[in-house]
Amino acid sequence: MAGPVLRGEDLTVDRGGTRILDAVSIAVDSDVSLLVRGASGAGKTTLFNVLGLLTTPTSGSLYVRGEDASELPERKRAVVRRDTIGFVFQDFQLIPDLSAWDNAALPQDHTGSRDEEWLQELFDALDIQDLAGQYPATLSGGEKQRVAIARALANRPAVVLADEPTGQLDPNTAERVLDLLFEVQAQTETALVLISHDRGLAHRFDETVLLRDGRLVEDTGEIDYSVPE
Ligand SMILES: Nc1ncnc2c1ncn2[C@@H]1O[C@H](COP(=O)(O)OP(=O)(O)OP(=O)(O)O)[C@@H](O)[C@H]1O
Repeated sequence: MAGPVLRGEDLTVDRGGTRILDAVSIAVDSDVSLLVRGASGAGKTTLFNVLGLLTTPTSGSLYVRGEDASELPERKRAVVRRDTIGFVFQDFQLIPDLSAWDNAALPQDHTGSRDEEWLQELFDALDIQDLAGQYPATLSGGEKQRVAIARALANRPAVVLADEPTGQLDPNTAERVLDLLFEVQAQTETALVLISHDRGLAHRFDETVLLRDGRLVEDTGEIDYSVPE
């Protein structure tokens, strides 16, 4: 694919008189894995919401596969979101009364047709094939996040946005979930943008950027400004 899947230009978000995101320009190329790291309060979730078309920036432009999505009405934004972006959240956000399979199929249901073969491939790749019929309450955190990753990839998005996807998992489970996320990302040739405060993840990504006080600054990897958890 020519050009970046997502490109933000001077993305700025003001809330309650405070500048939360300050002229952030960022490009996400197809197939690339990008870590956006930053301390608590740096604006990571705000940037995630803007890149995911969940929040409209106060100013600046967002291009999705070269098309300006900044001014689209909500209905059209929802379609671009559904067809282009897969989401993974720290708290999984699975629907309790749907099975793992039906949770993962939700984005497909929104398009009106299911691709069960693709879902099966994802469940196999994520090693959750035996959990398809189970409900979220019966799954461990790592299992829930793998179902959420399957859901994120259900519509073969151009990019997966993940906000602290391992934040609720113990270190071993977190490592396994990340391994699987990278594996399916490579298999499906999807760009991945992962947002985290965790400096230790940087070596796993093609690119890393650092968000500090709402601004993107050069990530030398050396400055330890992060707030201990
Ligand atoms: N609606 C709002 N009104 C006022 N301030 C806000 C609003 N939303 C976010 N903020 C502030 O903007 C800053 C950035 O918030 P954001 O949630 O993007 O940070 P973050 O880097 O994701 O932090 P964390 O890692 O703690 O989740 C924070 O100081 C937050 O309190």
